Amino acid sequence: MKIGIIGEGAIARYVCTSLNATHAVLVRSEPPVGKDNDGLLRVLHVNELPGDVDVMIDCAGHAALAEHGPAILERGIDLVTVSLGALADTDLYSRLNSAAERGGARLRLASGSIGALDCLRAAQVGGLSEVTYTGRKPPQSWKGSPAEDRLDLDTLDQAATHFEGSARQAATLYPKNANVAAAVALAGAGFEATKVRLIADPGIAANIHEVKASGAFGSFTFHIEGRALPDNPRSSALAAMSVVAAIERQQSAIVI
Ligand SMILES: NC(=O)C1=CN([C@@H]2O[C@H](COP(=O)(O)OP(=O)(O)OC[C@H]3O[C@@H](n4cnc5c(N)ncnc54)[C@H](OP(=O)(O)O)[C@@H]3O)[C@@H](O)[C@H]2O)C=CC1
Ligand SMILES: O=C([O-])CC(=O)C(=O)O
Repeated sequence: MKIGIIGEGAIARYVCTSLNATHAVLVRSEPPVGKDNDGLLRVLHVNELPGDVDVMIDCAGHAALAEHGPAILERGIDLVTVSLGALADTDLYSRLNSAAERGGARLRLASGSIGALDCLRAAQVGGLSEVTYTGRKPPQSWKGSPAEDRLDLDTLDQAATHFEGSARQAATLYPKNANVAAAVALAGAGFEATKVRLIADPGIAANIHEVKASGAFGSFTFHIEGRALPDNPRSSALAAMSVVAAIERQQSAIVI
């Protein structure tokens, strides 16, 4: 399988190393001299990707998915993304959907830093009455987000909530931190009905995600303490692992 990847950040580097099969990289600026001698083809536009790329992986965030996603799908290339929060934008959602239909390709949403999406998706068939997602990270992991306007992240000495609202609001306001809220919404009760709470907590070292759901199926609680990637405290290592798993799934005859 010939794999292309968007971005060269923390998740992309983990994925490239694990798959050891990257063919081309879609970057947003020319690489500095000396960084382009590793055998990888780097291109700036989708139309420069080689014709034999089977699948593209987006590990570059909302703007990159919006910029390149429709053209990739329209070219008939499947796309795996971790930028699920970008789908809170209804216009982008429908552009991606129609590009995939026109190109005969699929947009595959990696499970990212969260789990229990299979359970939510199945429970949604019978009807969900309540879904809440709570994201708790150390203060430094909220740097660069609206949490900075509400809290003094450098001196915080106890856990503090900096956002409460819908999954659509969370995914839009926190593009680098609330993709998991979008994942929960897309698998379950939708962007409006999924309630989200985001907390900065100086007492923890992990990225902690919790989902509580109830409905016709019964109820469940999912709790994960995710280790961050060494290169980016905002992003859990599981997000990168989930991309590798999505590619492995794409290659399997028996799929789970
Ligand atoms: N679903 C989930 O559970 C999770 C999703 N995420 C999402 O994944 C994204 C990436 O995470 P991470 O790897 O840790 O972030 P990093 O900041 O380490 O890397 C982001 C990379 O994307 C590149 N990039 C940004 N915009 C574009 C663009 N328009 N075209 C091409 N490349 C672009 C950056 O390039 P440059 O070097 O030029 O800046 C950089 O290489 C996050 O922003 C977040 O949205 C993250 C964690 C969990
Ligand atoms: O990696 C995480 O822990 C969650 C995250 O950043 C996101 O959902 O965007």
